[in-house]
Amino acid sequence: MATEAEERRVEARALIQQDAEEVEDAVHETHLHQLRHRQSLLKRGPLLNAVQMNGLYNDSKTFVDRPLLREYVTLDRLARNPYRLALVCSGFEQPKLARVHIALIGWCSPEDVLKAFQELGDGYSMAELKQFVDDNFDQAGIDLLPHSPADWPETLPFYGQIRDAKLANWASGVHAIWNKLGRKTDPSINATQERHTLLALPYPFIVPGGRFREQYYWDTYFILRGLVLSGMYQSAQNVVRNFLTVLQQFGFVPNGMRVYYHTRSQPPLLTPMVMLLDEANPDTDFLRLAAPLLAMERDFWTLPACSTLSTVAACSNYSHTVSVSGASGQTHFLTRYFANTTLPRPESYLEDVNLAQNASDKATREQLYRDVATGAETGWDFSSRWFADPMRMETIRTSHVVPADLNAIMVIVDRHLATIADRAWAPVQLMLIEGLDRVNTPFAKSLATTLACRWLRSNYQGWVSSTAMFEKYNAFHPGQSGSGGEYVPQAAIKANRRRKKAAKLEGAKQRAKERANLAASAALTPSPAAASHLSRLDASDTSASDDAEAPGPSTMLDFGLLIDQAQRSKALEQSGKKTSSQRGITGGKKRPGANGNPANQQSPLGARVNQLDATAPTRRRGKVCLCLNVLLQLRASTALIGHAPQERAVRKEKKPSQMRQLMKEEQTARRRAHDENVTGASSSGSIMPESRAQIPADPPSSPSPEGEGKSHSSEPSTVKGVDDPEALSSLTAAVSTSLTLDESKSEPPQRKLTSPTSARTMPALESNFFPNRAPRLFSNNFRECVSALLCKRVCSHHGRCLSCLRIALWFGFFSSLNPLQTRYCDHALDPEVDETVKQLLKDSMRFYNRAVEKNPMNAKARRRLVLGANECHRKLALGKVKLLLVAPDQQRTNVPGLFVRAVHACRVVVQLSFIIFSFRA
Ligand SMILES: OC[C@H]1O[C@H](O[C@H]2O[C@H](CO)[C@@H](O)[C@H](O)[C@H]2O)[C@H](O)[C@@H](O)[C@@H]1O
Repeated sequence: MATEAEERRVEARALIQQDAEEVEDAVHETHLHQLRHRQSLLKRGPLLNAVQMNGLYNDSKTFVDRPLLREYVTLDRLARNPYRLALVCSGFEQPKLARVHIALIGWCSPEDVLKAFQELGDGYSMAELKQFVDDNFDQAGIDLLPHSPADWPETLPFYGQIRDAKLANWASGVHAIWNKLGRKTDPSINATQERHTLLALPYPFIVPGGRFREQYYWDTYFILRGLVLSGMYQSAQNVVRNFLTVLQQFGFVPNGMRVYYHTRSQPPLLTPMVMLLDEANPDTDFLRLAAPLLAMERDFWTLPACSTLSTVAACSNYSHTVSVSGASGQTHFLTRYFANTTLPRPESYLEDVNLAQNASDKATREQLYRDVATGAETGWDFSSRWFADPMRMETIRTSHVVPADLNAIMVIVDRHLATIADRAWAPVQLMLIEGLDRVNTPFAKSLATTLACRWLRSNYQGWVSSTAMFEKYNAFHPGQSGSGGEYVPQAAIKANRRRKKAAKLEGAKQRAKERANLAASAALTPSPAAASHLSRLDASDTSASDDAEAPGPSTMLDFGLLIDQAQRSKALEQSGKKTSSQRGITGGKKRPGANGNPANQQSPLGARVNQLDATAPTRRRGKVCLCLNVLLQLRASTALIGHAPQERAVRKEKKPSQMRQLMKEEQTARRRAHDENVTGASSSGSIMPESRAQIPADPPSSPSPEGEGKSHSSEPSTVKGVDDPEALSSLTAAVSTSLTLDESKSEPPQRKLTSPTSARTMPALESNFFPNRAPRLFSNNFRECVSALLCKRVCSHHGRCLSCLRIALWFGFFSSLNPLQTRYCDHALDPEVDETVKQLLKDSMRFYNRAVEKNPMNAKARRRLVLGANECHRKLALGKVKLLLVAPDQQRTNVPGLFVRAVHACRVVVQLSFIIFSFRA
């Protein structure tokens, strides 16, 4: 058998000179041949039929999980029952058996066993049948070994956050279950695969448990989410690698990792798994490895019958794709579940045969078997959603249903694949974008815009860096040429040298100008940021590369200038007079016993301490993060959550974080502005004040698309936010005002907000690409907004919105992976993102302060900003958070690792929920 398989492999290798598709088919056939052979025991053969139909086991799955016994032929055993052994191992000749008497270890092939069973005849009793099975099959599950994942942490990353002791115990108990569900295949089965229905997998995995002894497809998606939450990234990658391996072998991921599951798959969640993994623990190499395989899986689900296994006769009629005529006569291709079998499921043989007993004819029976197996492919086996009559399973019609959830998964898969495809090629991009744009749903249109912007952005960056257009672009590194494939891509359609030289000269001039300005300001107020900017400019000049305008390398966050500003504002604040608006959310002081509640005592630092709560800490622990939930309504109370009793400590003065300083600076500026307005003083300062005249009290509500170039404040914006119209409106107002004031300084806002390299503005891509769709200033559709803003250069928010930030972070994710100094920061961002965060923070603070002035009660009941690890975590858990900022300069608590765990816990939630997060000093 092994030789035969080997021969086939050799044949397959010999075909290598031929067309790649043929080779692939040959390889598939080799594997499928092996599978068919192994399935011979599972087909409706007499043995399977006899064991299952006699109900030898309570659970039909038990028999098909038992591997063929490795027969140790010893003198002892032979003496006990020489006849049966000779019969069972009929492949052995007598002389061999004689040698066996000494120490032969041999085994019988599946054919031997089947032959031996046939020789039993019909007259066996139940006891004899059972004996036959026990003599020839080992125990179910014997081919799996227990495995304790090496990356299992003793303590759950978010354990410290669980304050209730009973719940903490529960969490620990559940966390320990990973070790109970860990498995690996016994390595010995690699050499004896034909004796097992279990697939030998290269990596350890997690099983659902109980009768489900093997790795399952869609279960693994949910398992993966748990592994990520537990910080077990290696285990998470292992389970996905197993699927990639079987996908490579068979062209699809089977329902479960057993031979008898090879007639079907399960909800295609492998691409989301890879993306989940990538979000939690980015690994570009892994992503590259996975991308072509994921595309292969997509083909399995979307291409017409047999395109992935075209030479395998068994796959005729095997198609997950159906065409559906739309109301307007268009044809749509949709995906359905469809199992490649017309036989009862081996692992539920008795059940299926019983179900089909009243089928009128063979065709009806076979259709029923297919629909039952198809039901198993859905993972919802067996929901009445697949039944024509919800009360009768025999009316199951799974393959006649086009499930919305499956098609939604396919859209997600396509979207992810568009993101991770290694190479981006113009013809495919064009077809994809135009095709999506023709689909009449906001989502498809938005996706088309997203992809168009992303493509053009990459083209433009390539042009800027090389004055060239490429045949293919690297999807991981926008602006770089794509590589790989059968031939070397056409290098570049170069523009003439003179043009390039001119661009280079122009770039050098601009840098010289900038250098002069910076040097002048650095002489007045020296700062690390200015110094680093200067050195970057110098480096650009001496660079041998000819990318006069290429985007600069990603840099670490640099807040030198910001700190200087904050310190100057602080000094000003100390000399200035105090007003009621000083009571902001940061460091805002209250009278002791405010609201008539003696419990609300003030600490010397001004923070409120609940004296009636014995568990409340007297020392305020690290202010871990600042959440801006500017787009969401926050109706929940803002009361601080108590801390664990063991962490009760004496409050000591804490140095405010830089993030707090920034917020304070914003408050100070606002107070100053307010004071100046009141006293009629001039409003010149580092941060421009708001004036009532410039902020519309009630933001405009009628949505209207707007062209570029209009004054923001005069535009009737579509500010009804999806989640919180009021919040979005007000934020919009705040941003608009800020831009207006910036412009009043006769400096274009883009210039102020972007890094030197990104100061170049791109033509209005979106309006050029979709001429009938003018860019909108503030869309009321979040997705549309995100899409439009993918072109940061044409973002009418000038990069100062959550969408821009999300996109910038997304790009930053791939390009900036240098860890910061602290243990919990795992990515660094470029100055542009940093600037966006800073502006967003300021605008949100201003908005919040304004809301406090208008109606303090309301503003505090519906806060847009929350502070502190616990508070952030709580809001995260409630799904209220849109953006999480983590300050990397927090004071450590006296509980080792607590802070890191707190950050990790928040981070896990944001990553799983696709919430933006960033580190901000
Ligand atoms: O947890 C594993 C899976 O368990 C159920 O389905 C599995 O068992 C069925 C009966 O033995 C079998 O027909 C099916 O193919 C198996 O996947 C559950 O319904 C699945 O959702 C789950 O993945």
